[in-house]
Amino acid sequence: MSLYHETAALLSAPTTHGGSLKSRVFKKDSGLKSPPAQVYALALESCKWSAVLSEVIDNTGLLKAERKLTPPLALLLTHDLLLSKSARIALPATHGLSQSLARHRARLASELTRARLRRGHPTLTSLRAAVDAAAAGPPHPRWVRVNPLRTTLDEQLATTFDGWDVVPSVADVLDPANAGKKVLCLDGHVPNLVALAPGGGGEWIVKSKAYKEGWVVLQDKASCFPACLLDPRGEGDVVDACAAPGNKTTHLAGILAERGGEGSTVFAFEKDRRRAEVLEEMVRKAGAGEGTVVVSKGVDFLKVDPGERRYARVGGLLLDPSCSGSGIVGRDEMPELVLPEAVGGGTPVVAAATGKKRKRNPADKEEKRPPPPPMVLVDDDGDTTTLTSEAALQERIRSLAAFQLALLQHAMKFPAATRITYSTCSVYAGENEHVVVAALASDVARQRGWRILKRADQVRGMREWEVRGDKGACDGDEDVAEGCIRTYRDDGRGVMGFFVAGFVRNAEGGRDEGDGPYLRDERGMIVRDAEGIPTLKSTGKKAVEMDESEEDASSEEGSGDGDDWDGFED
Ligand SMILES: C[S@@+](CC[C@H](N)C(=O)[O-])C[C@H]1O[C@@H](n2cnc3c(N)ncnc32)[C@H](O)[C@@H]1O
Repeated sequence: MSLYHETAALLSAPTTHGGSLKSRVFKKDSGLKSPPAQVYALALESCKWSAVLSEVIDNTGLLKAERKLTPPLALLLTHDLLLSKSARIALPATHGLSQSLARHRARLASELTRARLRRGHPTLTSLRAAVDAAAAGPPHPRWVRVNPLRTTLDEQLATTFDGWDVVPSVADVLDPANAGKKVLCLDGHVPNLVALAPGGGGEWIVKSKAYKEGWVVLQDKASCFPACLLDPRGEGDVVDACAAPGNKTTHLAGILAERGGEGSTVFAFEKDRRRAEVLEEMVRKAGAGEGTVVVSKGVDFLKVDPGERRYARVGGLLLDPSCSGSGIVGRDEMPELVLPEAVGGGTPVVAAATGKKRKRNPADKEEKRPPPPPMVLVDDDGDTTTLTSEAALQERIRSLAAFQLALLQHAMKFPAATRITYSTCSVYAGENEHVVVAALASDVARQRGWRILKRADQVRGMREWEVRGDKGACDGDEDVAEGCIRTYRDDGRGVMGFFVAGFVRNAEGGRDEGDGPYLRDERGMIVRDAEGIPTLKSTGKKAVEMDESEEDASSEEGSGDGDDWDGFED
């Protein structure tokens, strides 16, 4: 079968089976004879152009004249003839398909010109840009986290981003006038985070030395929230329970390094051995030196004994478990496809990439039905689950939520823990607020005094993020809903769909009494003099001047039942 027949078959397959276009093409048993990369590029580009090309094909009457062509085949061949770099069909000129199109070349080209002018584009380049922009969806900045284990924000602004325009907000970064330009803004919620304009600069960073050397990490803003909310201050050890590929592990290690938490260890668990190798590589690249991050490869966090001696200093746990991945940007299943009309007339209709020939006929009841819900769930581990009904989707969410709740309850058992964050990149309340509410009501939470980390007690950036949890999904509890942080993709804030909530116990609000004897600035960093000597909270003087009795008193602050993580001060 030719490249065109194989690609046409792919676009004609039902959308409810097989996952995204990428997974359909690149899966091991795809059965493709043509190079998968070529099939993928042809399918994707043809889908992007399908609305324009269907109009062109219909107006030339190509399908009426060439009865052997099907609508998907006509679309793919016309794409290559008019829009590919070589402006030719990748078949010998004597091939039947080539000849079918060659007979109509002049007419197709002039119909493309008409379609372009109808859309108000003076050149094909301008139409291309519009088609690409429409396919990409609302613009999304490239988020770049500067890695304090390797460098500083100031250093990166002076080197990697030297000469870039610094604009005040994400809205400015996303301004179409800035697309492709070297424009950035410093984030106001997450320290060391920078948003780059999509296109040019955002693409360039992927190939930059800064990225290759681990000076910067490419991480969506929302995905930075859990480590920020956990807000480790170097008083004890930290667990990342579901760590691969390691964005949050390295973020935690970076925060600790900045705050003088050299004595703290990040215990990173990853159940999947293959993913754990990626985690190890990321940790190495980020410069989280040996001893700072301890990776437990192929270890199920649920099987880790919280009572084990080496976890006695664990004060905080970050839980970012597997979820439905429904909030991730760019996870759409199949691109939208508009097919030309099959012989028999009518106008093109919009469909998912089913490749089915459908007419816009008022009598056709199917036309009036809403499109089916996406039934292929690609979770954030990259696993695909095909769902055949809404009930199957609900069942999948229930099963993920049961695992997520078990993980949270397990984390609550660590003896010295006073702080936990729970996050997902799911948009479903079933994996988010409902899990939080169930965890708070659990026996372990009640016995050990776990509460929601209230908004007022959150670190400044997280407190100031205005999008909060759904009160209805929190059984009407305002404190819990306000404690939950949500992000939505495509709401203009330039982030993916995400959810995070924090849990604390002991001191009301958790931190004031629990962060050790030293004075800290608003970023949680210990205030030190020029010689690096910390300042005492109790006296406002240098720590070296502290006498024994003061030291004892301050290390007991807020220690309540002895489970707090103070006393582990560096
Ligand atoms: C959402 S991803 C974590 C992403 C990661 N936190 C980051 O920011 O790079 C979830 C990970 O948890 C792992 N996982 C799932 N269940 C686990 C368990 N019981 N114990 C440890 N790891 C688990 C999965 O293999 C997957 O790599």
